[in-house]
Amino acid sequence: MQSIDTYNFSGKKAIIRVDFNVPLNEQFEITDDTRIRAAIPTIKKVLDGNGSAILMSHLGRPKGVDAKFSLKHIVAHLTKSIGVEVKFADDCIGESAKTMAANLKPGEVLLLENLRYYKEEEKGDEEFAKKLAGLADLWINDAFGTAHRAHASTAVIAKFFPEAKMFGYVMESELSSVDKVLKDTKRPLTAIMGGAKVSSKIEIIKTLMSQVDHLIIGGGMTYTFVKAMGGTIGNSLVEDDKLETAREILQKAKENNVKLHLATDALIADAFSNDANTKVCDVNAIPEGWMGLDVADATIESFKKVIEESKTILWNGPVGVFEMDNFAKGTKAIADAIVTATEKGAFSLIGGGDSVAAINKYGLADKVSYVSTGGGALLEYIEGKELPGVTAIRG
Ligand SMILES: Nc1ncnc2c1ncn2[C@@H]1O[C@H](COP(=O)(O)OP(=O)(O)O)[C@@H](O)[C@H]1O
Ligand SMILES: O=C(OP(=O)(O)O)[C@H](O)COP(=O)(O)O
Repeated sequence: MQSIDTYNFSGKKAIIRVDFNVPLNEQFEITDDTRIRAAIPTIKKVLDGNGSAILMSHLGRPKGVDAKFSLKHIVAHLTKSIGVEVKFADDCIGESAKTMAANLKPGEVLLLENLRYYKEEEKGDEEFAKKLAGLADLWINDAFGTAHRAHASTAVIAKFFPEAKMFGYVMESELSSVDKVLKDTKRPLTAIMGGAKVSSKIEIIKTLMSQVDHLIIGGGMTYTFVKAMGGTIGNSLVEDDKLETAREILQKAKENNVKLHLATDALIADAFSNDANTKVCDVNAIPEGWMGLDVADATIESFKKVIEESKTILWNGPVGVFEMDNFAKGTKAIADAIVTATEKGAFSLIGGGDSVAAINKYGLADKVSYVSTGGGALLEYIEGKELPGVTAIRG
């Protein structure tokens, strides 16, 4: 296995898979740049070694080419963060990318357009991976947040660099930090799962059931469970094809003696907007035309109690649409409760693009034990699953 510390980058072009899937506001400004800051040491290592860096990432989950998800939105910020002007190729493969990559000189940085503009990326298409590989002399995987995806740029590309592939510093430090944490888990262990990525994360919860003592379900994840139990959820976020998985999790909780804590009340809104009309209602009885966008006071109190009595806490996914001030109370309360538990001696691990954005928004990042750039990736690693992005390098 090659190491970024000892590799000779001089005159070489490194294609680096980073996770620049950062949260943007409606003006396309970056609201949390943790993932960009994390990647800087790897990029600088290549540049300082007289190499050049070709950066590739996804942003969001576009269906084909969509300017909303263009990585051009991050170029100015990235230029400032690295201290070197970042060139931008408006395609990740094709003639423009090829020419720009070929002309790249030592010390220069090129950012490629969103990999997910091509469906081949998520399919792990070999031809697509080969085209990306053709731009460079070596491959560095530094996208911990995306290491659980077996995509063209995160895993398949490895086969084109049998002798020239390595982890970047984000991957190295995330893996070793989490390994350390896992060695000695103090109980009770509580996982808090919220957010909006119901379909991918509900499968993760299923596996977590054999590891945790308490499982708190909040955020957009709530309503698939509520509906599975026969409640009425109005227009709340739901994944109807995961109702059976939710029922299986409820059953597993009973079998494994996991205490499952679901929201009991919700702050509901008549539109997905900070200006919407709002009211509090029972989580099982949300009227048609209304949607749950935050947890309400009774739920906050019960979640707080569980968190503050935990010895290890794992949090992924905000419990409300915290980006809108009127639906941020629950997420702020969870963050505060985690800080209180940490001050009492608990070990707290927070991961995921938006969860980290939330903890930073409240200025609490240095009051928790560990902040990870990965959400789903972190959870899958903790569960003991092989991450394709790790296997691609380590074999
Ligand atoms: N009740 C809800 N309805 C819709 N979206 C929600 C709800 N609660 C939280 N969210 C959204 O979930 C998103 C984060 O989800 P996710 O990507 O799974 O988390 P992370 O990035 O931390 O891994 C946030 O943008 C937040 O607005
Ligand atoms: O933001 C990410 O994951 P996260 O929401 O689990 O933190 C990664 O960039 C992976 O994105 P994906 O879940 O669309 O593959």
